[in-house]
Amino acid sequence: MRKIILAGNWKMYKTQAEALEFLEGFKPTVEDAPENREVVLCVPFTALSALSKNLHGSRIRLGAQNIHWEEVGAYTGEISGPMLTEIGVRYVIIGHSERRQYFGETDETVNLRLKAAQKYGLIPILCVGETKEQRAANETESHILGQLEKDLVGIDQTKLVIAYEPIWAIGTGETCESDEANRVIGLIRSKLDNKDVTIQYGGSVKPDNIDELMAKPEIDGVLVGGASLTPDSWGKIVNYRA
Ligand SMILES: O=C[C@H](O)COP(=O)(O)O
Repeated sequence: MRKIILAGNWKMYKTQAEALEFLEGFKPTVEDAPENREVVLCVPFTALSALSKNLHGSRIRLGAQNIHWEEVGAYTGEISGPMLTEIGVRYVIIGHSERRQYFGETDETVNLRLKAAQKYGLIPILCVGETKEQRAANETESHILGQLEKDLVGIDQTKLVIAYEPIWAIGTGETCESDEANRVIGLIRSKLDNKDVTIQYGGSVKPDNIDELMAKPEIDGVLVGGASLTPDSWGKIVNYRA
């Protein structure tokens, strides 16, 4: 049975105080959402601890935006699995296109980070997706399947979430057509050993396109950037019409 997971990715937005203010506004809204929807907030490292302490009794799950593969060591600027699990983090985004584009993340390091997440009991949300140029050159399928082939070596597919995020749709307001997102996600699923992996769509998801996206049979959830930053829009997204 595939799980519905709606995850917000705050990227490098919100101080700790702003995160707590958001929580106050969002908490009542999330409790109205149907119980079969997992609601996750992937927030900056600095906000994780404060949110965790204020989530008692809430169904909101916490996620981080990266993890290093070593448990400890001289890796300035990195964070380890035990540091995240100790404060109640359950999910971690790995291989986001912004990490791949700006911070030199490769399929090899993505694979190491995925293994570390699973080793420490975190559920990784693996991001894959094509650029505008790759889509124009009809390389969408080969690019995504190439990423998956390398990223998933040795990964337990029963403890995994995948997010299909066409890079050209991220933060641009240009959403991938729901039929096309459904098609690509179906293709991804067809290549997996475990057909029950939750596969999300990400890229300019908003309150006004969430119903259409979630009505598609292959789409099991969304990974949302900008529209997860206010309790109002994120509340509308997690309460989408089934
Ligand atoms: O991780 C989230 C994605 O990058 C989507 O961002 P966006 O919803 O702002 O387009």
